[in-house]
Amino acid sequence: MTQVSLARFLIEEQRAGHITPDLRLLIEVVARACKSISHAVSKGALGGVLGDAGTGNIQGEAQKKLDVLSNEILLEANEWGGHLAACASEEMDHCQPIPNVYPKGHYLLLFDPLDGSSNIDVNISVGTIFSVLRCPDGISEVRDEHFLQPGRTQVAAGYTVYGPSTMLVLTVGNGTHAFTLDREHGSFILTQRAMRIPEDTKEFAVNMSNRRHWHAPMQRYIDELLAGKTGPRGKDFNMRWVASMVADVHRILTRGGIFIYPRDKKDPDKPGKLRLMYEANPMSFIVEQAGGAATNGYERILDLQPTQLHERVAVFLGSKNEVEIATRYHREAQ
Ligand SMILES: O=P(O)(O)OC[C@H]1O[C@](O)(COP(=O)(O)O)[C@@H](O)[C@@H]1O
Ligand SMILES: [Mg+2]
Ligand SMILES: [Mg+2]
Repeated sequence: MTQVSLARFLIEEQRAGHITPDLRLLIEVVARACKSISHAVSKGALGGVLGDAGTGNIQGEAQKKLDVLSNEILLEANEWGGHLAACASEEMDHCQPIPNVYPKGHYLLLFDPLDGSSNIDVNISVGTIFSVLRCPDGISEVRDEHFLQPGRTQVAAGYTVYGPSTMLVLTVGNGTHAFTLDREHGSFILTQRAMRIPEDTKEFAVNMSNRRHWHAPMQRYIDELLAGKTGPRGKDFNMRWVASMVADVHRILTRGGIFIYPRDKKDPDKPGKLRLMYEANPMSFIVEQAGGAATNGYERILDLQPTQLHERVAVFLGSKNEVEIATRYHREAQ
């Protein structure tokens, strides 16, 4: 069987009219940057890349050396691409317009350069998440506000998981597809076309240590899962929590499940931990394209109107029927 590389897959998507030539090039540049990050991650202690950078990001989180390095790799790779107007990153205060490019690019790129970075020092899977929006027409200089578009307007989204193998999972709005990095030849090869998330599941992913801080509908939902066969759900559930969103979502895309990071009372001012623009929107697009669902407990994530670049949001995503039940409990309690 002939192998389909990412390059060939993207050319076919372009021929089918699903993406423009510029978007194809943009995705190829991001994939190339992810290969470099994969290389840096896999060197581990030998590459001198583990540990803290000694700096913090705009969200008050301590940055790891690999957070900073991955951000630089993505910025550098995209800097001279004529297809991009500006980048925004979880690790940067404001968006960064792409310099000296004429005519200005048509797209905006957002990324979480290294997701799950608290796992890097213990050699557990981490990843990169990205999202592509159209740059609004008729603007001379891109500013943060131009990125504030609902997730449903994304033209592409993807993530790379740096695990036992490096995989890129991508959607351009025509299904969700998985590619595995062939390290010897240096190319991503299509290994699963049209991923489908089972509608029902017996597996959930949540940080249980926050249980005492949860609101009532979230407590109710998880208590019922924990009650198993003898409870109202009538079946046993298993729990998995990698604490790298990419790895948890990848498992759900592969065999189903529900991933939850709810709003809680620990930090009542924050509407959740995860970032709408860099984590929730791209992952929701990917999950919906695989037949799953994603809400903030009340509304579809892709319909939320962002108000800030670094906005946080509650996340319930994965197997459709399970997300519906959790969302119903929240709506009923409203
Ligand atoms: O530390 P917790 O509460 O388990 O949170 C884990 C979550 O935080 C994150 O690590 C946040 O992402 P970053 O590493 O990009 O900040 C998610 O990947 C993960 O799902
Ligand atoms: Mg993250
Ligand atoms: Mg990150």
